[in-house]
Amino acid sequence: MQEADNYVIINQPISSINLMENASKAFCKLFKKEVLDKEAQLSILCGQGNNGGDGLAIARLLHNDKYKNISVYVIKFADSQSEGNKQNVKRLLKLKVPVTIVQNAVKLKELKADIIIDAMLGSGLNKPLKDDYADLVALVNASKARIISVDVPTGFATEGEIPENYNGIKADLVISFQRPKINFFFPESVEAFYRYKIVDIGLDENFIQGLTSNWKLLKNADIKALIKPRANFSHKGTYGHALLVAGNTTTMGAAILVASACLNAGAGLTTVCLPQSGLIALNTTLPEVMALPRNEHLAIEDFDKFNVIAIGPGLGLEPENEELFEKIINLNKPIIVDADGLTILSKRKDLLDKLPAESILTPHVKEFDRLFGEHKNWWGRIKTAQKEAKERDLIIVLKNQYTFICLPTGEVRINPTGNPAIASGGMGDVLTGIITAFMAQGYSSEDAATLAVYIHGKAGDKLAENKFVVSAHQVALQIPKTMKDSLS
Ligand SMILES: NC(=O)C1=CN([C@@H]2O[C@H](COP(=O)(O)OP(=O)(O)OC[C@H]3O[C@@H](n4cnc5c(N)ncnc54)[C@H](O)[C@@H]3O)[C@@H](O)[C@H]2O)[C@@H](O)CC1
Repeated sequence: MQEADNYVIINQPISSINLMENASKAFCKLFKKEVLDKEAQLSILCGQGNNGGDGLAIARLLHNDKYKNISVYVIKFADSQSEGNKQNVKRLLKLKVPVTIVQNAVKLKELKADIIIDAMLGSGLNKPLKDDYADLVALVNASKARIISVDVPTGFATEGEIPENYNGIKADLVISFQRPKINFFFPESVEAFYRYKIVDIGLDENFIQGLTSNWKLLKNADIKALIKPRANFSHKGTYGHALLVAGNTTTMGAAILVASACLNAGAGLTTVCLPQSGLIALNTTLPEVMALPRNEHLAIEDFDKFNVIAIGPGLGLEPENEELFEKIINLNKPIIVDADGLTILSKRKDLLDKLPAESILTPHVKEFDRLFGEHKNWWGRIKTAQKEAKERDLIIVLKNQYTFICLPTGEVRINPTGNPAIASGGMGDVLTGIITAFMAQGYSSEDAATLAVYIHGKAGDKLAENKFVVSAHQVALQIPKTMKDSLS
């Protein structure tokens, strides 16, 4: 982001101080929608760097916007002060806004405010909070005021490990500039803020897109570019034949969900390899889907006609399933492994080592740690996923509210779609069905995983617009519409 800031300053007719002004204006525009009461007591806490510079500019802009009760506190625990900060101090001092210099935390003990705007430290954080800063942040967190942070909550690192004993600001809202920061996507960020919103500050988007980075935040345009239209004169054979090895006596629903998703995501033909006891359930709920009864006599030739195979949802851990899994691995074609398939891999590292190149693993956090070792935090987990994806030539889809798709190239695609309403059983089965359908249709493993994760979450988002919770089967049925909508 710093690189993008510098680019704009060099290549666009805009100076650093004007970029700060743009950022502050963008903050205020959103702030005014969040805080309608112009009589509210606003305390703006400003550090000595550019984050503090934003805070000072915000104080001036909100004063000009007729917010009546503004108090500014300049946190001066060190001598250094950025240029933008100095200029904004001068501009603010021309107005009748009370400014208090704070040289130790105790001075703010009696801070009374309805809203605290936190502009102490932003993306420039370079060490954990200690001493006065730690004390001050503790005082602010203990106040009853609503806290709104500028760009980043003070003490929250934008990248890298989020410590277990996070001691930074706990904001109600972060109004962040231009792009969400990577650490916003990790579950540990709940310690630092309840929600964030992004505002555009005029950085050059083309340039940001062109920056070499291993992180890519997916957006609808990426998905639109990937979706292949259904071709004229095409037929079921055009869209491939998927095999789903899934289901067991008490988990037949998983087989039905994965099959329904595969069907709805456009596979030409879908077959489920399931126990005999599941045939009636499958035939009655999904008449379009075919069955391959699962027994110990299945041979490699039985799998020849399938373009792609997924294994795992509701499979069960019986030894014969392990043997079948080994046979499928020996076909040496990319496969999709989920749920019990992952559990088998975590016990049978020899099979993990033999997975065909470009296979896709879809673990949730516990499955991931069982496969690759316990992790203390998500930053470490993503680093391991990047390494394993690269070394093993796999696509690792690490599921969470924001799912991370780790590619063999080292790239990590972050999926912004999805929401807590879809956090329920069977949702992973549906995702596996969608990925498999795309693989059957000839998408590469990378593209199939990317498209599927985005479409799955987007379908859930649409359903959550008027539903408190959304079931997995509802998501499966929503996929055709979501795909059509993604093209416009
Ligand atoms: N680059 C730009 O032109 C723009 C920057 N913007 C703002 O600038 C911020 C980044 O500004 P800066 O790089 O000046 O950094 P900050 O204002 O975040 O931090 C200021 C200084 O605090 C010191 N510091 C770091 N960690 C500390 C700790 N734990 N305890 C005590 N002191 C510590 C460092 O020396 C750091 O440079 C962004 O978050 C954003 O708010 C915006 O104004 C948009 C434009």
